[in-house]
Amino acid sequence: MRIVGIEGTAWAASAALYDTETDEVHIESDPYQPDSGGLHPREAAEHMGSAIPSVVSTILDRADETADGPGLDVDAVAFSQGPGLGPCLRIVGTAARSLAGTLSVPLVGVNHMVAHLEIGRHRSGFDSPVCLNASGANAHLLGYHDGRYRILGETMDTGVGNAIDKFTRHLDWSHPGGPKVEQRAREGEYYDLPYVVKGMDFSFSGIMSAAKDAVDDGVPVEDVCAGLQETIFAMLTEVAERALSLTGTDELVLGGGVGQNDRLRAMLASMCEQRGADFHAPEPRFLRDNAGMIAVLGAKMYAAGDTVSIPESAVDPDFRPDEVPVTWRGDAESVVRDPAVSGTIRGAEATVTVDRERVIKRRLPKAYRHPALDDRLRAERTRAEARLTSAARRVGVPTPVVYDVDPTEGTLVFERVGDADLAAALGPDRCRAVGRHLATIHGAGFVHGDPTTRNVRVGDERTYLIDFGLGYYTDHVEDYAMDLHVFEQSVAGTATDPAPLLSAFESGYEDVGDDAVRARLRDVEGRGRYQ
Ligand SMILES: C[C@@H](O)[C@H](NC(=O)OP(=O)(O)OC[C@H]1O[C@@H](n2cnc3c(N)ncnc32)[C@H](O)[C@@H]1O)C(=O)O
Ligand SMILES: Nc1ncnc2c1ncn2[C@@H]1O[C@H](COP(=O)(O)OP(=O)(O)OP(=O)(O)O)[C@@H](O)[C@H]1O
Ligand SMILES: [Fe+2]
Repeated sequence: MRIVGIEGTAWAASAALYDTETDEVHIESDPYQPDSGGLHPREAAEHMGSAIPSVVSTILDRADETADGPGLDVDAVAFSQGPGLGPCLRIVGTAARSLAGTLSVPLVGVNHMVAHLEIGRHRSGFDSPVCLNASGANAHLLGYHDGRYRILGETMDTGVGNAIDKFTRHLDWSHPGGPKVEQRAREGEYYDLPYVVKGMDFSFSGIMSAAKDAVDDGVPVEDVCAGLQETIFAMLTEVAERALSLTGTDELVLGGGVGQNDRLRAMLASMCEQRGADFHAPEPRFLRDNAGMIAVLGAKMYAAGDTVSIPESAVDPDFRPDEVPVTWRGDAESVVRDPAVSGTIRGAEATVTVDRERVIKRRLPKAYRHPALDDRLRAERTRAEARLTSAARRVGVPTPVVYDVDPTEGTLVFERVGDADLAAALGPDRCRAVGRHLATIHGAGFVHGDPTTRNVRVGDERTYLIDFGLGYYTDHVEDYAMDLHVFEQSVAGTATDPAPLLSAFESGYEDVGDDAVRARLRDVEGRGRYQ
């Protein structure tokens, strides 16, 4: 089978020919390079208008030269249906419809973000990996479960590449900024910047303002670049590890243009090596926006009969990857695995040794993190965990007794609680209890910071909260809402029928907590993330 792919969501006017027999992907791209500033949607669309026809024509010549028999020997035309810049998408959509019409072949509408992840799965041969998409306009973790890609974690503000590009615009560097920051960082010394991870979500706005301020205050720009990369990529690596730990899988793939960064790839490889997981990063030509990934996913969709009629083929600038019905994978496949049960549990952050009555938790150094950042995070989190585990007990939320704490070594000793993680024993009553517990600690002025189903222990009559290492005192409704969001995302990402669990959880929160928090939660969920 041979598929033509067309990509043009933002900057890359690209066409490709994919042959399923040989697995060969031929890509022809023409990038749009703004004269100054960032991407201008109108200029980008003008670029697409002239560049798409020419890259498509080059690919059709190639199809002609390599055709088996008469005609172009093309079975379908796949195109990026979204997300992306509306004016660009519309040009690509029109080009794809007209090409499919001319060739009299079906049209396949591909979600660009799912293509970024499927190319990694395809090239690696992994079954059901977690995928970290690190692109310009996005940054999220995806895992397949029950017919859809679930978002396990994502940026709460801008995409990772856009965050870096905004920093370089402040320095008047030309677009794109990512490669320039990578180069300057090589000459710099690590500089401390804010680190923001909430469960498997993260945000870049605080770190970006701090980085700009640092440059304005005279900190050498190469040091800020080094600090920026160390911090942002450590955050992405940490959330990727959290997703591996939550799902129990041991396969990670990388997607997106920022994935071309050597330091990010090295950190992810090191994290996976340290925890015994397999890691795959596709070649750079498949990481940055390209039509090859559109053609490869297009072929899988076409083989599954997943084509679109012309009236259904409208583009969608906000097309989320979790909206895509995944027709090309089996319903029984899943990213969720049963975690190995043994005396020592490897969480995302720590190694936990459980005996009959006690649990010893060790935050061992992470080889992927800069030592200064690693020391700081391990000590801060160990201290916060001891303090907030006890503070929660004092306000009546079941938590383990803290027997001992050593922040320098990153070690804690706890009472052993519960018989299972909530992840392995989900039920509405337990979710309701978690809702009440979170409302109670919020009432006491602090957040948990990472309330996933793996950080709740259940057993006898009680539901315990554990792992307060990311918690902190705050009176912001937004921070409380994020706790709810993290819990709901961990349920929605792994449960087959999340709706009754989520409504029980929210009704538990409502029993004790403030209504403004649930209202803000809706706001957090509805926020457009593609900036
Ligand atoms: C929706 C779609 O249009 C969008 N595409 C996109 O963002 O292009 P992509 O090729 O995946 O990523 C471009 C980003 O990748 C960054 N980038 C490129 N090389 C880099 C490097 N060596 N280090 C860090 N960032 C790099 C650029 O600075 C830019 O922000 C997306 O996938 O989110
Ligand atoms: N006090 C405890 N009693 C019983 N089991 C525990 C206790 N503390 C931890 N565990 C077990 O160890 C696992 C990992 O612990 P914890 O969540 O504290 O580590 P972590 O590395 O921070 O994990 P993650 O970051 O992935 O949530 C828990 O999911 C739970 O199964
Ligand atoms: Fe992209």
